[in-house]
Amino acid sequence: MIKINDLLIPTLDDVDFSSKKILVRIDINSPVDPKTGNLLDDSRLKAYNSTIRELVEKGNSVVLISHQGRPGDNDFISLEEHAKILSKYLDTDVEFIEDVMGPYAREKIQNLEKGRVMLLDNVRFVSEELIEASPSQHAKSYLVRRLSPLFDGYVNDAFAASHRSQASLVGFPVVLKSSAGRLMEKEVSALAKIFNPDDYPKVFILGGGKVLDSVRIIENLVKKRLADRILTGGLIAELFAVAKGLDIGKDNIRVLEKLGILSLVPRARKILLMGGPIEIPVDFRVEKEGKVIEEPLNKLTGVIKDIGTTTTGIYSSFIKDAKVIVMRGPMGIIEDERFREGSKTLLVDALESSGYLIIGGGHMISMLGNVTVDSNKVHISTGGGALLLFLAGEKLPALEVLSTSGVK
Ligand SMILES: Nc1ncnc2c1ncn2[C@@H]1O[C@H](COP(=O)(O)OP(=O)(O)O)[C@@H](O)[C@H]1O
Ligand SMILES: O=C(OP(=O)(O)O)[C@H](O)COP(=O)(O)O
Repeated sequence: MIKINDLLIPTLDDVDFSSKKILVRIDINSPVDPKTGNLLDDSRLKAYNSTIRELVEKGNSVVLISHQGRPGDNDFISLEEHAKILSKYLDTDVEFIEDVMGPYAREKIQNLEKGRVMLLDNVRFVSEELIEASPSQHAKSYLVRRLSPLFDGYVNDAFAASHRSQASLVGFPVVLKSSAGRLMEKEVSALAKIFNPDDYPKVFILGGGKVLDSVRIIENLVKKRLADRILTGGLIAELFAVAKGLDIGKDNIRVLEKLGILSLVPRARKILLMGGPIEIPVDFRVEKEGKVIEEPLNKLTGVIKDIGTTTTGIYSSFIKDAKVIVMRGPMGIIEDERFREGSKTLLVDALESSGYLIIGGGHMISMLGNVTVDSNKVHISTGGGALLLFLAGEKLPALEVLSTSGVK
């Protein structure tokens, strides 16, 4: 068992999963190249080897389930390519099933032999998966009712999605003997150890496009006074610039409006009024009439795509003095080579600083590439939003339900 705050979470040491059929929730949600639809990074796909290999070596048949992207986004794709990459890293065939809970998938699961591994298709193809609901409600979902009778147990290794109270993450432990996987165990144990709320100064570098998640994270950090500075980039920076009453230009306002982000301005304003230590960029890298230029805030005429060089210089000075640096979400649209500079510069500064770096998020860890890091100074988490909410002391639904699943 692992004890996290007041939770006791069963691990693979606490359940007898051998010669059984096990459903394993992983999070292989990865950055996708909008032009080709191919995965831009496979860091998350190599993270589950130890859990899958351990289950296979114990003679289990292993069925993997994961999501990719969100409906309507260009990274909302099938998991066929993911299965090929998993096969490469596991050095065993991971059979891709182009179904999630239909008769074809159920038949393939029933006939899966001992020691074999298969990957179901994107679980977010099932509408129920996108509903945030309680474990008991999700236990009654078609997904859980159709799949759980085919399994002897459930393992949740998807730390990066553990902040989502969605069917594949919280429904199965209600009805199946369950445990955390080895990655989940490693992530929560390591983070609980390395993150000391008393370390000072703690600098958070928050970017990316998941603005609602980030506002929730920042509200927690500010309420608990866990951050000494919060350096913003990506769409989060644009939200706080608007919240400060600054003019980001009509094109950028239109982008925020289209994404429904303007509705978050009152919450961002409240964070500022609470004295949130929010820093926003003073300049941006923008695209205008097909050209890439830099423009100062309040004189923006182009579409924001990255933070500017003056901003990276200012942010770097804060990073240099930090004892702990937490990075999640890129500063710019890193899928486009032209807008990676801001994230790259801050990442190098953070790696070279004397502070301890915790970096997470599907897109942000893709910026690391093959850089070797000093594990005494850097913790690379597979989680992004989940990482930050965990550090901010928030309850993660998928962890909570594991602690109550008991060892059936
Ligand atoms: N200024 C921006 N405008 C629009 N999208 C942005 C901007 N900056 C970053 N993004 C987008 O943010 C996304 C990554 O955000 P997010 O998923 O929150 O990060 P992570 O995966 O690291 O947790 C990328 O797809 C990137 O294109
Ligand atoms: O990529 C993820 O989170 P992240 O963007 O915070 O890294 C997780 O897979 C959760 O994905 P979601 O934010 O679409 O639920």
